[in-house]
Amino acid sequence: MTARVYTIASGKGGTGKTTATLNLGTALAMLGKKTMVLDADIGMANLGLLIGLEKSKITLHEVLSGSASINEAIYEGPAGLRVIPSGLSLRGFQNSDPDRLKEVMASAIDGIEFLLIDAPAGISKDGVIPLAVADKVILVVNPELSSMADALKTKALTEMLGRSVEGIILNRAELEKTEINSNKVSELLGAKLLEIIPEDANIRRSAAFKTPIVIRAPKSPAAIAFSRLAAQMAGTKFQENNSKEEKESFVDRLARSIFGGK
Ligand SMILES: Nc1ncnc2c1ncn2[C@@H]1O[C@H](COP(=O)(O)OP(=O)(O)OP(=O)(O)O)[C@@H](O)[C@H]1O
Repeated sequence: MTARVYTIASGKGGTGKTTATLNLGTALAMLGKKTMVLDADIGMANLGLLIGLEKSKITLHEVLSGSASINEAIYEGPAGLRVIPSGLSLRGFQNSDPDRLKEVMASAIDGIEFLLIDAPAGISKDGVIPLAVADKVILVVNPELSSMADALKTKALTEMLGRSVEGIILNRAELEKTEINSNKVSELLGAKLLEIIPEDANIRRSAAFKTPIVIRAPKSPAAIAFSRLAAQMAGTKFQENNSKEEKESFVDRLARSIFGGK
């Protein structure tokens, strides 16, 4: 079985790459897919923190610098998701080349169906490696001109590396100062709009509780959007009707408790 490798990139920082990587990874794991997430966001190391791995001593850094084996850097995350956290200083990664990361990945992904890589922001040598090892790149953008412009650069770099962009996740679609209409995103970036994730306070709350939103608030709009995209990636049918039915029956129950009757 060969893993499908998706690199989650952006261009501009803070667009929601880590949030998307963790939630898509968790949602795929919840669908029964053997999934691993790898944090290649050098220096930030946020992915591990989002699931409470702050004390993890062995990270991708130690693996790439040769002081630990890959198996020592794999941690169990939510829903059986496998997580390789990044270190705070990844000199080993910066001195590495795509083939070295590929080698490390190859030994880690035996039996894995999906590998999602959280890429660093910006166009730098650190950012090139995660793009170069991907089968497909997913761009996470916000509805702002600066985010679109930086994503365009990342898309160009991806294509220069001979890789291709699978599509776009438009995150925080209702930011107050929305500069870009969501209908325009696909046209502007020349790639398919995969999913629109709304601004959702549950995302920050989930981060505080160190539990991905797809587990902590599965019926929230952002969690539904992540789960729908994961189902699409996994080639399974998204059970949207179920969540609607549950929502409706809750409303019915509430109405009954207030007004009585049926
Ligand atoms: N849809 C959303 N609604 C509300 N808050 C969000 C949403 N998406 C992300 N956030 C918040 O925005 C912040 C940045 O998100 P995240 O860390 O996922 O971005 P990033 O692209 O990985 O950042 P960096 O470039 O620093 O690695 C976090 O505090 C996160 O909780």
